[in-house]
Amino acid sequence: DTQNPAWRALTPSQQEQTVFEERHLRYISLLGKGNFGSVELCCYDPLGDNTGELVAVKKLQPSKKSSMEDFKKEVKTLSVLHCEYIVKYKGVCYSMGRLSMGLVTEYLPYGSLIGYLENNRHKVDTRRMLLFASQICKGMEYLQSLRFVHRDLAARNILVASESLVKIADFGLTKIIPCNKEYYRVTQPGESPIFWYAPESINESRFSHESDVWSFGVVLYELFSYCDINSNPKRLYMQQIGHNVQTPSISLHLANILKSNWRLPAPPDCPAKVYSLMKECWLYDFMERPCLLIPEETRLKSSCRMSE
Ligand SMILES: N#CCCn1cc(-c2nc(Nc3ccc(C4CCNCC4)cc3)nc3c2CCN3)cn1
Repeated sequence: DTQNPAWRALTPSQQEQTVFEERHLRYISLLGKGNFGSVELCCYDPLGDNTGELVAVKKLQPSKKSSMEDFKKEVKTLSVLHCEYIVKYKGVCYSMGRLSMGLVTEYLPYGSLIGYLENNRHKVDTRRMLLFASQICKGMEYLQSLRFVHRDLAARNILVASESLVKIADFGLTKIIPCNKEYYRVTQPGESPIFWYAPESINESRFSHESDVWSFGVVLYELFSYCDINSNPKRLYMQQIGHNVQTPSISLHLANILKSNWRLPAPPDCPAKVYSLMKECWLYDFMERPCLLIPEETRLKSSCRMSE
């Protein structure tokens, strides 16, 4: 796979997928549904004696235009990531012959950050939010060291493993930055989460570590607003743009208000230092935004040199 140096770094045996037999995967409940397909809670019980393990199985919606190719890239991406702040890959499962494929990962019992913050506001103080924010940063730092751009960093894609651990999930839009460039240009924007996008991503479909930093700023905002529906980024941007604006020109209006330096407001009771960090992440010029890694630290720099 020329695109993915991290994948090429694996030996052939490491590149093999762990296959979960469909017949031993017992459906328990639906965990989430999105434009990608669905995520189910299953028990993988090959011995048939209920000693199996709980797993999350993400299934592509067969009808969905997001092709099997994209799904296979997502599986490959997740299978080379080993970080405690990124949801753990377990393997794949096939059904309908080999027609449809599922991505098997660890099950995180507390669900997405959105639901968790809504239902546990009393348990999450500033200190806990900063712990979660630092864990997301460490996950993003690891991703960046492998030259990955997540492109869909948002509270809905952060999962809660325990009351003191969150993990980055959903690598459906993740791309690897080519060795000789510092950004990824997307051709087919598809259904884009534009309210989490940096201006250069909206205007030029340019995605980079700096545009992930912008999205991290929006995640900080969601965290410190307890993912409250009244502070939802899409809702506040649409209030500013005007609710009557129709789809094709929303991104144009959004780009304009960002150009005129309008930004999401400080969440209620948000510490001043945290809001100023959000504003730094939302600097219009991507070169001025805070960075997670200094370029030398990218682990794959050397492998890039090798392949040039
Ligand atoms: N990311 C992303 C978007 C797609 N998505 C991913 C998951 C997912 N959920 C869980 N766990 C999970 C989910 C919900 C609950 C409850 C919450 C209260 N209400 C009832 C349900 C509990 C635990 N574990 C996972 C995953 C993927 C890997 N492991 C769900 N949606």
